[in-house]
Amino acid sequence: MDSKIINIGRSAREPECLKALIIYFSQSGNTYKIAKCICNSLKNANINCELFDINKIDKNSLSNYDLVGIGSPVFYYKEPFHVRDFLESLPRLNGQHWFVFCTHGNVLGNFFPSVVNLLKTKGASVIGFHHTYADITVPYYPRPSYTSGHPDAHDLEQANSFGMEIVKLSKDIKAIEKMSIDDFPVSSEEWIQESHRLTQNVLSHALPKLRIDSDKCIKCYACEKNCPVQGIDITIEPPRLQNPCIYCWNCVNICPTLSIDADWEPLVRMAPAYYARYKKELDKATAHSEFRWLIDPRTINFDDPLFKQRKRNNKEK
Ligand SMILES: Cc1cc2nc3c(=O)[nH]c(=O)nc-3n(C[C@H](O)[C@H](O)[C@H](O)COP(=O)(O)O)c2cc1C
Repeated sequence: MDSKIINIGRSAREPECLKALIIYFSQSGNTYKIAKCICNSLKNANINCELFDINKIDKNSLSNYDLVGIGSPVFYYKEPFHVRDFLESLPRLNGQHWFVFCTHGNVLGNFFPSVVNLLKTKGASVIGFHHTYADITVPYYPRPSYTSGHPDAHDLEQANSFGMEIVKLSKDIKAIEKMSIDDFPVSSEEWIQESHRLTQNVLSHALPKLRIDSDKCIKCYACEKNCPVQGIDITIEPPRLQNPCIYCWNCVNICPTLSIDADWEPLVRMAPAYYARYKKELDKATAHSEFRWLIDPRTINFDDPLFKQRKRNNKEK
């Protein structure tokens, strides 16, 4: 975990008058936990804070807020593709104060430079950032993963402290015309390169294609309703899948009958090599007191990726 707050001048507006908004994207719930925690610490300081899912926010209402936070998981070493689209589609932000937070597994990558630059391009003043290690739910990776157990009570406490720092700051920010941060944490160059390499187009060719087993599908529409980019339609024949797709695998993870699947084996075989690189990143973060191991990394079982565990659990039901 690491966070940064800009220290600035004098108060021009009392905190009780401030209106704050936190926009989040969260698939497996980690980012939502952190978003709620930050929102609560703002509320505890009498700031009127609202929490909105990124897909439900009316962008035209943004000007009603003094302070806006945006939180997201890290996907493919950067912000998810639809979060980027959202940021690119924002209206001019005219110096509005924003803060940025994320949850992630092993590698933060290019998340902060990318999101902060997008916000700056829109004219926002980015006043703080925060990141939290969190569990990973990817079908072809093992679970427990290296970061299983996070976010724990300590991580939530740190998110709460970040919220309180933002509150302190919000007493002052109205007096400041222009400010911005540029010393957010950045991963080593190899991961920045990887984040640039893994475009939506590259992933569409490199990752396995999803297929749906219509005999197993019970038409609960969970996949459709929870697809962050409305890329699924199972009412038509053949069903529309991955059009568009951000490769988040949410549909695979939430299907109650495991009707959506793919050939994960090539990625399962690559996992140990990737995990060896991830371990180096986590060891570095541990040395800087940014990460705490909650599991013994030697217990990771690459022969038991999440998709196999789900199949087993489903049979046992
Ligand atoms: C498709 C996918 C890609 C991911 N890519 C990364 C990554 O590049 N770096 C990382 O540290 N974690 C990565 N993760 C882990 C997530 O960032 C982490 O689990 C996050 O806490 C999920 O947030 P949520 O529970 O709010 O959805 C990835 C997870 C998924 C599902």
